[in-house]
Amino acid sequence: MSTPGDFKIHATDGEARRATLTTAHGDIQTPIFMPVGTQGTVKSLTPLDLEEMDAQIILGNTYHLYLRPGDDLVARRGGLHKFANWKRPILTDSGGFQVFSLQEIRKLSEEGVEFRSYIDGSKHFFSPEKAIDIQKNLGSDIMMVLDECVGYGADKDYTNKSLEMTTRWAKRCRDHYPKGSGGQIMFGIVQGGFYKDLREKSLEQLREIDFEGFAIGGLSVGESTKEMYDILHHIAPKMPSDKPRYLMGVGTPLDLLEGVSAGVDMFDCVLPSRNARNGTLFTSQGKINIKRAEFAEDDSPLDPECGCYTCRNFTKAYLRHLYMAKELLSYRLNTYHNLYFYLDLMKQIRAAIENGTFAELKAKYEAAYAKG
Ligand SMILES: COC(=O)c1ccc(CCNc2nc3cc4nc(N)[nH]c(=O)c4cc3[nH]2)cc1
Ligand SMILES: [Zn+2]
Repeated sequence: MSTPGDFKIHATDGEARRATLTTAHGDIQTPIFMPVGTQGTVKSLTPLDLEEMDAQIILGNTYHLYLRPGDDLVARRGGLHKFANWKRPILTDSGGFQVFSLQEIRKLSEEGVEFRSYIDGSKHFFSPEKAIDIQKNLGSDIMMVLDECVGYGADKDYTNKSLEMTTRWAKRCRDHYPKGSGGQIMFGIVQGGFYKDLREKSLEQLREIDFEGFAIGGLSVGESTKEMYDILHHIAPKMPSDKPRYLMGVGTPLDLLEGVSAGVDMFDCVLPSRNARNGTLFTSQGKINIKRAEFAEDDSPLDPECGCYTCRNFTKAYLRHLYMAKELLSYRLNTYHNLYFYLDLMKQIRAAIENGTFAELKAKYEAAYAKG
């Protein structure tokens, strides 16, 4: 009988790992990409769409669901799985990043963070314990600790003080929901900004706490790709090798390949779903923007190598028309394709690690996406 948090590595190819993570709502095959469902829905898609494209886990946001409809309301409806009719695993982010990135007005103290609702301006307060209570109410399979994600360019002294508070908060989160006290597992979040010694310090402090997994936070905050990869390759291989490593908020197709090559197992990003809504579509030949006039009478599929519903049934000309007409179906068909593309890329990555051809796969996509 496997237990939530069990993490079994089946194969490696360099630092890349092919593993299985057990959760209370089923096993997850890693490396994995998690479609973002901020308000309990992956915008414009149904759970059936997501199951069809083999999405194994989706991400929800504590901050948004607490403010609306309320984590207590969701709990009374049986939890987020029942409420949204999503039977597979859910990971919830703790709200730390959302408060810091979405709010101007907020007050940060040792106790937690005070902020105002983006919906009605009412005042709210998240302590580490409160952030965990909300995720308990939502019933997510993987809970994230409340942390401070320092902004790009934060100085070393502030970054150091912040990571030490984030460690104290992480301890409070774990003490508030001890390991094994329920089916939900908890990940710590490594901070430390763009200072390699502070990244190591954050990791050393967090590995003392018994988390089922560890995330890399504080990246994808406006830094250059080079700066992100530099920190990524420095810290990921140092993270506990017997536990899942989750890179938060990342990224492009090339970022996913780079992250896997550094030993990362889990990713989430709004990029594929948000870009779909503005017409930027990912294909095996690189990125295209469907609104370009060149596609107006192009009867070819979006991506000849893609097996998704959109590519099998519609032409670029029709997809461009839907986009220009601001038709709702544009959101749905574009999002379906972009997420299918991301999930299929992860499927190819898992297979490549199993048969030792990961480097070749990475080179193929680097060539196709070289023009950025
Ligand atoms: C079209 O694409 C877009 O609009 C778009 C927007 C934002 C991101 C970046 C998202 N980056 C990011 N998400 C993050 C979420 C995080 N959560 C916690 N708890 N702690 C962190 O330290 C943290 C860092 C992140 N960095 C990427 C893409
Ligand atoms: Zn497609």
